[in-house]
Amino acid sequence: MSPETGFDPSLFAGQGGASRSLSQEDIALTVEDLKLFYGNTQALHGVNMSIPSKCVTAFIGPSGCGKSTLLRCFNRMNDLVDGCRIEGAIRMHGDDIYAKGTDTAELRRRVGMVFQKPNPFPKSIYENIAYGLRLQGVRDKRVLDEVVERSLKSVALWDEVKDRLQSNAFGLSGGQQQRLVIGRAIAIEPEVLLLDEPCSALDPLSTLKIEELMVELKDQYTIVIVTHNMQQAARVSDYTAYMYLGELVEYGSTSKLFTTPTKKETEDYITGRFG
Ligand SMILES: Nc1ncnc2c1ncn2[C@@H]1O[C@H](COP(=O)(O)OP(=O)(O)OP(=O)(O)O)[C@@H](O)[C@H]1O
Repeated sequence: MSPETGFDPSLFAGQGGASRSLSQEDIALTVEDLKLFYGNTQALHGVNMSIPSKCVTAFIGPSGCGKSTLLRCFNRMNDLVDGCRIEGAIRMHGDDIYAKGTDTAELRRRVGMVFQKPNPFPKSIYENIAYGLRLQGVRDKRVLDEVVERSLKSVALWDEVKDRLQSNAFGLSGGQQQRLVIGRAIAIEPEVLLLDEPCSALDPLSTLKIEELMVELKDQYTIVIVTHNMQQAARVSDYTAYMYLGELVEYGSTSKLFTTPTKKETEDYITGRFG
């Protein structure tokens, strides 16, 4: 056990340990002095951070601290909120995604998102996965079949549904629906996957499956997850960001943040003394 926080360092054995450093990572997204306003209310106060490629990065912090707001900035979902305004920049491979002329549909293809509550379309399991490709104009049944099978295998759902691909997705359990929705997101081969509390509506077994999935998918995708569950952040993420009142308080390797945090505020939060 870490004397400071009570988190067991062996929990992080598979994540490269405390020595893991952002300076050694390939960076997928860079956040530069990001400020966000909902009308007159400022929700993000000059956030600076780098999101490493092909890692899991977790955002933690008390309710209302801006985790989901920051997550939604990465695919410009906040553009859909009336009165929302942004200052600063987010760069994806050097290009500011908020620059004039950015194709937001293309951005959202490259940066997929999964929400708290599974939201399959009222269509068959097959059509849920094929949906994005059909939108892109793919008609070749062989290609669609291949992508459906590959995506469902990637989310460990193929064996459970291969005999009922034409059944309505609403017939799946909550955990299966969430894996289906993740499969739908990866079918169009995004670079980044944003997960906003993806397990909060799921039972412990389904949660475990999604956590295992994240660890597998990070070989291919950059994953950013918002979670209220600190044990979950500790289990699945390589890097953790602790936020409070719209500020990034501390950010670094998950093992370091959970065993020897630098800031007292972080320690108070992860030891349950606050929040
Ligand atoms: N659409 C919106 N319009 C106005 N204010 C908003 C909107 N969405 C979020 N906020 C405010 O912005 C702040 C940050 O909210 P946000 O949802 O990002 O926090 P969070 O850390 O994700 O919270 P939670 O853990 O409860 O989901 C809060 O004060 C919230 O009330």
